[in-house]
Amino acid sequence: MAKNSANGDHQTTTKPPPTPSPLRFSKFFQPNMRILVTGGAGFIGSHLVDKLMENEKNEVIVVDNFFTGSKDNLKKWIGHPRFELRRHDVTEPLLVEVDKIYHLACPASPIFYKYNAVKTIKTNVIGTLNMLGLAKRVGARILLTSTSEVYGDPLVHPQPESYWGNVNPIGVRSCYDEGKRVAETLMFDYHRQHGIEIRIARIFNTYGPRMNIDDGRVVSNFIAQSLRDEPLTVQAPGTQTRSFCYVSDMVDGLIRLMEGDNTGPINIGNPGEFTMIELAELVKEVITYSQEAALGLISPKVEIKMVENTPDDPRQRKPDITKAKELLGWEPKVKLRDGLPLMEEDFRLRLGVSKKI
Ligand SMILES: NC(=O)c1ccc[n+]([C@@H]2O[C@H](COP(=O)([O-])OP(=O)(O)OC[C@H]3O[C@@H](n4cnc5c(N)ncnc54)[C@H](O)[C@@H]3O)[C@@H](O)[C@H]2O)c1
Ligand SMILES: O=C(O)[C@H]1O[C@H](OP(=O)(O)OP(=O)(O)OC[C@H]2O[C@@H](n3ccc(=O)[nH]c3=O)[C@H](O)[C@@H]2O)[C@H](O)[C@@H](O)[C@@H]1O
Repeated sequence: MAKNSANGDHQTTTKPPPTPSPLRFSKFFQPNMRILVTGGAGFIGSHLVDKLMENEKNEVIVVDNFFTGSKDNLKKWIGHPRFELRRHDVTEPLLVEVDKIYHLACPASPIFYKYNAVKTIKTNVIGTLNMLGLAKRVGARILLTSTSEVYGDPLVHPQPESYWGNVNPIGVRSCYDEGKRVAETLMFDYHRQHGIEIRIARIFNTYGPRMNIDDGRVVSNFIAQSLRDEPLTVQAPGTQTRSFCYVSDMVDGLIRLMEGDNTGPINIGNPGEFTMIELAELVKEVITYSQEAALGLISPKVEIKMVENTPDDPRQRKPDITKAKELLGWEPKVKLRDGLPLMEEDFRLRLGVSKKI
């Protein structure tokens, strides 16, 4: 079992950072903070945009190719003078003048990232190279949303940032987990070689309103199935574990990381660990049946159905968040039991399932 050395000693820069735009130092013109969010039409990205837009000094530019994201997630900002939305694929170069870059663009659900594996790895490698090139040209700070999947099927539990992982380089998930590992490498190479200010968040399973209904991830699947009175599909063996973080906690952690002094990588996730069977039981308990089922007009089938799993599914996952606590003063506030019902209203509206009585 390999617990490898900490990665702090890789952080020495050899060059000073590029100079930020001259506008930053102008005596006559005080520009807003211009913030680019790639993948900002997606689940986490759109919640991040909502939070950034609360600050009147922020101008937010979203670029997204709408592969898994949607304009609907940003509809309240379209037309706002401090907001701009562009259809753009990060595998193509981008020329914009910005001060900070939150680089989220990448399909995140296994169903979607495996759908076009070559495109997923291009997004992770070429997309991250393009965003680093942009950061270098304009002197912007850049934050990458990496993933707990860089730890693969971990042999160390819980996972600290110093663990180098146990990843299959040729499996069906590799386009995503190896892609993110290369993206992290590129971030550190640009940091050391060009003095770019980088931040890396290793995000653990995040859930909340606006997840795609047919996204395929476990929390959205179980809630949608429950509201449709369908069986909850637990993939065998069901004893595999995950640790689920509510999206508002995640956004808070990402902003603290961007605004703080540490490059990371830093785990951001909720250490509460659940088996998939426990998650299904909890969803059954806290999500109410449809009105029809509650009235006894149809019989609810919210039972647990064991189905086949997919290859290389990690057996256990739980973040060690010591670094996030110490360096960012961050820890999650929302417990899974409290977070699940917060998705219910949003899923009911989008599924057209009547309200609970
Ligand atoms: N949600 C999680 O549990 C989780 C966990 C770990 C890491 N992450 C990371 O966080 C980020 C956001 O995840 P999410 O859950 O919001 O997923 P999401 O699929 O909802 O959002 C991803 C967004 O990126 C866009 N996108 C994909 N490829 C693109 C490309 N080539 N060019 C431009 N836009 C592109 C999509 O259209 C979408 O709007 C991703 O980088 C993901 O890897 C998420
Ligand atoms: O947090 C992370 O780092 C990564 O976690 C997830 O990947 P995964 O944990 O496999 O997410 P799910 O697809 O939600 O699966 C979680 C578990 O639920 C199980 N599952 C999934 C769907 C379902 O209907 N039933 C079910 O039991 C899967 O077998 C798996 O064990 C995300 O999808 C990635 O984007 C993210 O990078």
